[in-house]
Amino acid sequence: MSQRGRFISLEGGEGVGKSTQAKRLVAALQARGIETLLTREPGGSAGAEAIRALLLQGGADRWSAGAEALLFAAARADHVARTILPALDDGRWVICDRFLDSSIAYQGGAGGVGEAAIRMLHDVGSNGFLPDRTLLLTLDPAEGLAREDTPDRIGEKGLAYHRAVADSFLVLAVNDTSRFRVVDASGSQDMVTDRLVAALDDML
Ligand SMILES: Nc1ncnc2c1ncn2[C@@H]1O[C@H](COP(=O)(O)OP(=O)(O)O)[C@@H](O)[C@H]1O
Ligand SMILES: Cc1cn([C@H]2C[C@H](O)[C@@H](COP(=O)(O)OP(=O)(O)O)O2)c(=O)[nH]c1=O
Repeated sequence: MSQRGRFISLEGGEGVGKSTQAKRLVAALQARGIETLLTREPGGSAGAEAIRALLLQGGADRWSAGAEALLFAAARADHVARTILPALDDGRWVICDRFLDSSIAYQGGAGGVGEAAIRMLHDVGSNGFLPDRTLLLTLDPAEGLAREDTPDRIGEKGLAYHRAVADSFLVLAVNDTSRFRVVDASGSQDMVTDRLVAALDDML
């Protein structure tokens, strides 16, 4: 039987370069002979992609923060059970563009639902399943938002909301240095990829 793969999440605010770097990380791992699956949240399985459309379309106030938190947790439960765990069991690594910490930072912190409630929903939906490593990309929120040409429903929530999100992410990282690595997202794409690979060095 193959060895279980590693589960790595990429986190950070809007436009910090998560999607760009997730693809680059997969290429860097494949170049080292590591079979890697790229996935993202909300989404990554058929059920979760259906929930994604509910979450990201419509007006900024379509859902309350609590309803949003429930929908994200439901999407994540499906994604973990149907996509992430099977890949890890097959020995593949999984790079996930956003995961639980996005719910803690957006709905829990900036949205006011609270971290404990988000973790409780994650316990119910996904048995509290956590990444082996979380790479937090940091960039001034104004710079990140300016990089995005078409913000989605949540991206449109305003700078104060996104500053609160960035603060929540940093608190999470400072409180769990065994799982998190904080990575500067400024500079060229190559520079950021090098920093991310260095932050996985001990696992390679
Ligand atoms: N290091 C970088 N410097 C400048 N622009 C970047 C950098 N990395 C990504 N971008 C651009 O910024 C925008 C947002 O990047 P993206 O990877 O979609 O971020 P996220 O997934 O975090 O929202 C894209 O247009 C992308 O090409
Ligand atoms: C996974 C997740 C995403 N989100 C938000 C963050 C983004 O605004 C949006 C995801 O859209 P996405 O297309 O991933 O945006 P970005 O490219 O900016 O990362 O959903 C939450 O609010 N909570 C969550 O748990």
